[in-house]
Amino acid sequence: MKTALTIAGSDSGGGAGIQADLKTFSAHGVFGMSAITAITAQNTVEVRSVQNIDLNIISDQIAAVFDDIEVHAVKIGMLGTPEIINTVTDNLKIYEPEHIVLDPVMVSKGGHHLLDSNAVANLNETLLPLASLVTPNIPEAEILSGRTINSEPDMYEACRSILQKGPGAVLIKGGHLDGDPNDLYYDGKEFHLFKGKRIETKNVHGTGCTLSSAIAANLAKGDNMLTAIENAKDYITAAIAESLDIGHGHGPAHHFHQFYERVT
Ligand SMILES: Nc1ncnc2c1ncn2[C@@H]1O[C@H](COP(=O)(O)OP(=O)(O)O)[C@@H](O)[C@H]1O
Ligand SMILES: Cc1ncc(COP(=O)(O)O)c(N)n1
Repeated sequence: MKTALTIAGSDSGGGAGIQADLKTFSAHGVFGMSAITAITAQNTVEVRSVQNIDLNIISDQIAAVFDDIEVHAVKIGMLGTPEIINTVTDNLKIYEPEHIVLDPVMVSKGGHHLLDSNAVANLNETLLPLASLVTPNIPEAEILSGRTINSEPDMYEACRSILQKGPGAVLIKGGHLDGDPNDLYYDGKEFHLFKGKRIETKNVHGTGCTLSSAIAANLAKGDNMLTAIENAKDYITAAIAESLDIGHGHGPAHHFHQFYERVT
């Protein structure tokens, strides 16, 4: 069986973070593992409080997994501080996993800052160069690239600028722009626009976590990068189309266990 490790924060409400990642791995027939970087007291409405995890425990979780189990892909989500970013970077340099999908989580849907503002430099300088793929949404891409993105053409220049920081490829997600949510991919050679159709719903909690985990799961299963993204885009579109009216705020995506054939 193929395996994937998520290095991310816990969302008590179950819609985003580690919980979304493990549900996504499971729905893809991939064995999910976790290294928890922070515990958030969160629901569909708000983030109430955050406890970052001790650096030694973060390091130990990653080492415990890699020292024992073959890891076919890694997904990275919430890393709250520069010190956590550096700890995760140091470990990834030791274990050198083949596929690293980095979702540079910065702000929750409700507007709570999940990344210290002084941590962006660390993200850019240490972790981005290790990523096979980085998947910012529009506000995150603006911060990483230092450019304003108001339209699809702006996404092309932001892709170029983020790629210069050293990741293998970048996928800027278009969900935060008006119109259909098209995601733009660039790997230094080619651009590829993954087209979407906007689904009218407020239930989009955890969609970025889900997309990046689905890409990691598909890479673990042997898809090449473009196929992994294409299949993940189909997965997130279905998960949003059938998203759940759970809670009073932004409800979660729906993870279909029947989506893929059983994998043994
Ligand atoms: N209303 C929507 N209908 C269909 N797809 C969407 C919708 N909102 C977001 N998406 C897609 O979901 C994924 C996550 O997008 P986005 O909301 O931009 O990121 P994040 O969750 O990180 O803020 C992307 O593939 C995006 O195109
Ligand atoms: C622990 C944690 N990690 C990530 C997100 C971002 O969620 P989204 O995918 O909705 O941008 C979140 N709200 N909480």
